[in-house]
Amino acid sequence: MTNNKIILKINNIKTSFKIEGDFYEAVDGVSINVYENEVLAIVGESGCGKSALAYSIMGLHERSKTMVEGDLLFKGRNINDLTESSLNKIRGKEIGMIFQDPLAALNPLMKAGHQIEEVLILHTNMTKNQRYEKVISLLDEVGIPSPDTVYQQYPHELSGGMRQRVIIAIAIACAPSLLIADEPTTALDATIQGQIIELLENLKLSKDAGVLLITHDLGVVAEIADRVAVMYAGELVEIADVKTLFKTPQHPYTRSLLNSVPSVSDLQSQLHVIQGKVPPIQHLPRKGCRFKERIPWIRDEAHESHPELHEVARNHYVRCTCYKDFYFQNVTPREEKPNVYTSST
Ligand SMILES: Nc1ncnc2c1ncn2[C@@H]1O[C@H](COP(=O)(O)OP(=O)(O)OP(=O)(O)O)[C@@H](O)[C@H]1O
Repeated sequence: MTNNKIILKINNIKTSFKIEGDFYEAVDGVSINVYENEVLAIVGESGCGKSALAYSIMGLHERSKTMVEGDLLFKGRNINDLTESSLNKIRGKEIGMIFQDPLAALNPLMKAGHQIEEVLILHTNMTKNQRYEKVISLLDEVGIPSPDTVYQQYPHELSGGMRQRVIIAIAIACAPSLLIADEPTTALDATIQGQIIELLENLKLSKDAGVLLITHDLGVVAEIADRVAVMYAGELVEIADVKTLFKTPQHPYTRSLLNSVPSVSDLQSQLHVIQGKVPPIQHLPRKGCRFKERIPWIRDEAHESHPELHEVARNHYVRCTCYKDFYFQNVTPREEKPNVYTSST
């Protein structure tokens, strides 16, 4: 992946929300690249900062109550210091967005076809006829069986899956280089989820775009992600390619997440539950390991020093000082000096 072109370089992003007069970081120094032709998944429990990060990239936080520090280098240009109007020229054109709730993301008073056409009006010089043809071909591309009919329908006349396809058509209308999908299947029922995942997978292959997929669904990750970044309490705690992460997770949090996924072959055994929950941002431990409260066996030093992300195997980064002590007794620990993670990775 590192030979591919970087589409988005997320560099030390800190997103803080104002609560009762003070700012608290929900995203705390996240650095990672999204490459072209890859799906990078960001996973983690509810409240760990995934959406706060996605919204920071898209510039969608309410500016008066949110501070986003750090660089967001989109094709080399920092989009974190752009004005709203400059961002509007990029959003929808070069960066496509897919949200969790397609009904909330669509205008209830506008026909589906017109909502897709709006993006073309905003970002292209197409004629009316060209736009119509393009909308029909987009509806076709996202697997809508009768595009002419759906063009004329309002969101409430469409099923959840159809609405999400319309959202995807809007997101890909201008062939963006970056697609950000924030929980794109969460609001859909299981069969439709599968179809939407398949659609996202095929889009990636045909467009050479980088995809940033925010999800807590590890099944979706296993299916379509190339790399996975695990987030906990505002920080990235593990990054690896998808096979490595599922086969040899190192951070205790990643292991817990993976253990809490039900397996069909193991229906009799009790599901693993991660004890406790992600603390609210006002109460996040800012000293030592942030996961320490939720693991009984942690070393004393983890309470003091803040663990850095370091490379435990090629392109596999972990933010933990004591991951070697537990679980994987049969894995040979690496004794080389660890490489500290930088966003150029
Ligand atoms: N606008 C806001 N004002 C104050 N706190 C916020 C705001 N948005 C999010 N937070 C807090 O920031 C933290 C991270 O929230 P975020 O929505 O990014 O989590 P998430 O990982 O995306 O969770 P989920 O999967 O439930 O969407 C949470 O503690 C949340 O309560």
